[in-house]
This record gives sequence, C-alpha cells and structure tokens, in this order.
Amino acid sequence: MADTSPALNEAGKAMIVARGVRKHFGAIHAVDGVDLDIRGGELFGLIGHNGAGKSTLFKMMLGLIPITAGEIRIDGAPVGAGGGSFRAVRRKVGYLPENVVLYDNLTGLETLDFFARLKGVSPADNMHVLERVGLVHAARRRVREYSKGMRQRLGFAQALLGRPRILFLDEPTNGLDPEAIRGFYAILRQLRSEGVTTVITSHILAEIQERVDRLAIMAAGKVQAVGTVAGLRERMDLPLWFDVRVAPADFEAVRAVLGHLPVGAVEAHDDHVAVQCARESKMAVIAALASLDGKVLDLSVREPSLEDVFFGFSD
Ligand SMILES: Nc1ncnc2c1ncn2[C@@H]1O[C@H](COP(=O)(O)OP(=O)(O)OP(=O)(O)O)[C@@H](O)[C@H]1O
Repeated sequence: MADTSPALNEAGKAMIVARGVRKHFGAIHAVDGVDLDIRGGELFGLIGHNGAGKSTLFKMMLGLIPITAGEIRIDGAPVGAGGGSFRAVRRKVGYLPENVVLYDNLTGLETLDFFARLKGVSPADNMHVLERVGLVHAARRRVREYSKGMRQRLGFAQALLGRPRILFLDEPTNGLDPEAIRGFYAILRQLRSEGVTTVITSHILAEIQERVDRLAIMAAGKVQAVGTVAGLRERMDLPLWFDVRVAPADFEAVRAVLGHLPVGAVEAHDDHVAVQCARESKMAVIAALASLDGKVLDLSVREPSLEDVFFGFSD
C-alpha cells in the first residue's frame, strides 16, 4: 500500500505500539486482540461504531485502566508496568476524554490553572493555549456561560497543557459547528508540522477521512483494517460511480454505448445518468462516453466513500 504518512519524526520510529492487547470486563471482550503501530508525527484516526472498543483502547494506552493481556508501548516505554520510564512518557501525553469534566464556577483561565497544577506544568503558557484554541476572549468568563463548542475547545486546551508530544483525542469535535471543526483541524495540522503524534476517534467518517494520515477501523474489539483512506478503498476494490450529465433525450444513447461494457447499475436521474462500474473498467467507460460526440455535457467520478469502506470491513 502507498505510504502517504507525513515526514516522520525521530526517523519514523513507532511511537505507539500495541501487541495482542485485550481488555475483558467479565464476559465482555471490549478489546479483543489489537495490534497497532502508530508512527511519530502521524495524525491517526480510530473509527468504529458505538461500543467498538475505541475508548477502552485509549484508556489502556494512557495507563488509566489495566490491560487484561498483551502489551502497549509508548515511545518505547511499556504502559502499566510501573517504574519511571512510563511516568516520564506520560508527561509528554495530552488527553481529551470523550466527556471532559469542567467546573462551571471557574473561568476558562482558572480551569487551565487548575489542570496545569494537576499535570504539574507551569501555568505561564495558559493564555497562549487559550489563544491557540480561540478562547482568549472568554478567558475570564465563567465556564457556566460557555456554549457546548466553547467547553469542547476548553477541554482541548487542557489536553494541550505542557506542550504534549502525543495527543489522544476522544471524539474531540463533538458539539463543534462546521467552522469550529475546520479551525480545530487547522490546529491539529499545525501540531503535526511540529512533530506531534495525534490519535483521534470519531464517528463522523466524512469529517475524518480527508484529514488523517492513516486510520484504523475497529469493530467488535478488533482492528479490522489499517491504512490510508486511498489504500483502504483500493483493498476493498469498491465500484466507482460516474455521473454523466446529458439531455434527457440522450439518456438512451448513453445506455446503448455502455451496453457492451461490464458496467453495474445504470440509473436515470432528472438531468444525468449515474453509472456504476468496476475500477478496471473506468477508462473503457470514459472512452465509450467520449464516442458520444458532444452529447455528454459534463462528467464527474464519485469514489466510494470511507463509509462504504468502513461498512465493508465491519459488517
Ligand atoms: N467499565 C466497563 N465495564 C463493563 N463494560 C464496559 C466498560 N467500559 C466499556 N465497556 C464495554 O466495552 C465495549 C466497548 O466500549 P467502548 O466505550 O470502548 O467503545 P467505543 O468504541 O469507545 O464506543 P463509543 O463510540 O460509544 O464511545 C462496550 O460493549 C462497553 O459496553
């Protein structure tokens, strides 16, 4: 598979490594044998249905809950093994939990002071962190008055305290409007250019698919597939759709010219014909349509969405 990951920091070494990781809650196998390699400097997505095991995997990576079996290493240090090496790594990690707990009576700035003390980092940077997430104007307002999106950004700000090298963000765009989501990913890109490794979970596939370097698809406690979006699409070999804009009078001409080709569904819409075809037939379909000599007014190709890929793997 083509590797389109960014410039890897520290010579592309694996920053987060999971081997045979399991978490059982009694009879529930929340995480059921996960192997994963996330590289330094990568923006990595973890997607899956509700209950797929994403949050549980995150919590194990952070050392917040014990691992039933297997091993996780972060920057070379085994998680949960005790000792100084993981504690040192833990200081380089920022975490935004799915439901971050904030105190309504504190202002945004006081909130960051509080989390900075908990984390044992200097509060000197706090205004700068608020600026980074676009909250500097609300620094002295009480969290009670914050909108859901502002709370989410404040949660993100606490994850950024102490300039982490590794970020775990669990559903970070929950409650953000489209503009705020764009702004949020702009910050992630900036952090990536600074070499920060980020792991992000999301249900919103359309949102994540254009923005991560690679992703893992989780279902039923297992990683079903890992790769770039393009690579996953290729492996699934899902059909493409052509949208062929022609005058309604020419619909039949389109059908006729495609008649001898191995195309799938051909659907007539108000102002275009949608044609499904296997990837290997793509050029033959284009050649056939070109032979229609000016009848085709416009042509666009729809690639299978990540949603198609996702459901293909996790069904
Ligand atoms: N503390 C717990 N005790 C018992 N079962 C748990 C516990 N935590 C998680 N589970 C179960 O483990 C499975 C995986 O849950 P997890 O929260 O990791 O999924 P998820 O992929 O993060 O889902 P979501 O997207 O809804 O947050 C679920 O069946 C869940 O009910």
